[in-house]
Amino acid sequence: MALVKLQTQNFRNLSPEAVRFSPSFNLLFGANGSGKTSVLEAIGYLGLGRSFRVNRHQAVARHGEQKFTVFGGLDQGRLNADSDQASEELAHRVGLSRDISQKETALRVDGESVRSLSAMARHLPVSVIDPGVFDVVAGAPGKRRQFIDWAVFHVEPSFASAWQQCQRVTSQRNKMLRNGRLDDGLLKVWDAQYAAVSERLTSARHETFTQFRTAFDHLIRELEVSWTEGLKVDLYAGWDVSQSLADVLAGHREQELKMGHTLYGPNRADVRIKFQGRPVSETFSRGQQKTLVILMKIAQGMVLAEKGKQVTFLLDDINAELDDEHQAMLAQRLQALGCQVFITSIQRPSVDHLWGRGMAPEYRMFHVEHGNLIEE
Ligand SMILES: Nc1ncnc2c1ncn2[C@@H]1O[C@H](COP(=O)(O)OP(=O)(O)OP(=O)(O)O)[C@@H](O)[C@H]1O
Repeated sequence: MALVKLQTQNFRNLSPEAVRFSPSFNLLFGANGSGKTSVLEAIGYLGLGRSFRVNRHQAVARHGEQKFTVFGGLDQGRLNADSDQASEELAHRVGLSRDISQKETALRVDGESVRSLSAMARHLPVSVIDPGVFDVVAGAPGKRRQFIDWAVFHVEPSFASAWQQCQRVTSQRNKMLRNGRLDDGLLKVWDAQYAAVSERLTSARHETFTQFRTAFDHLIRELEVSWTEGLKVDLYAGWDVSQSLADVLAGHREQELKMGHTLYGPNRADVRIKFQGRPVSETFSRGQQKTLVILMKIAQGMVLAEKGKQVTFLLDDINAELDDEHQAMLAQRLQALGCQVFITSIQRPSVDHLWGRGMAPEYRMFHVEHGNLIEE
């Protein structure tokens, strides 16, 4: 799917006018504070159900307003369409609105209310590349779990419910461990449930991760980026998988009771990214770290593409940290992937410079001014 139409109401400084986008590349440029990131943020809402830059919904509602709305029109996208041109016919309509005084976000797909975010989010896999990407290499393990789980969610339909079940069982188990005095029989019952759902979740993660790593290795071999030689990316399941999780839990009962929470399992998983045995955050430059994460995200895009799913990349401020050569390399890889891409920059970007003279893919260019998108 590709997002070919966007309309917002009371979303930051954005104008309520509907905008048509290309299912291929969309280049947005404009001065600081013009609203470029807000456009990406609104699109991100449709794929993630939240802002990728702030934790509170209040921040995005226009100052003085109680409620904001984001509406998106999706078409089949480039992977499944014969033509690059957006047709007037939309394949799906997705919408989200939030009254900031309420706890619930209202979600709609094709005119019907839906309760679960995954029912909406699975239509639009969005991958954000903004200053937060450094978290994937330098942040806490949770950031890397989010990274891999995003792909698993889009590849394996049963993952979302297994993940939710695992969170519920873990929290029950943590309550019991915190309690100290416990009924050993009852803990064994919870452990059996926890081990079963954890193994299920971990095997889905492992399967997607294996596909991801194959795509990633292929990508870096093809690009011949010298500084990636010696790079190793591995998935740590959250326990030593040479043993079953049930055995690991039984063997560490005392330790878990002492700590008062679960120490082994999928909530401890991590994607370990090492360069010659050391964390890349200690070795790679900022530009190399950012390029690395973008390549990892492109590799995820390749995995989804194999399942017939097209990713919408939101690349905020392409100039930050990336030199001309890396910008061009990434723009060309994104083109080869056949995905939809939104790129923002302060200056009007040069398409010749990104793709080479006469080599630019189909694109639309917008000048963003005071929350309005003016197509050039
Ligand atoms: N809740 C809000 N209501 C109204 N306006 C807002 C709200 N939140 C932010 N703004 C304003 O909306 C504008 C949008 O900012 P945005 O971050 O999208 O700009 P940008 O074009 O990405 O800028 P930069 O190049 O500096 O990153 C800013 O001028 C900001 O002050």
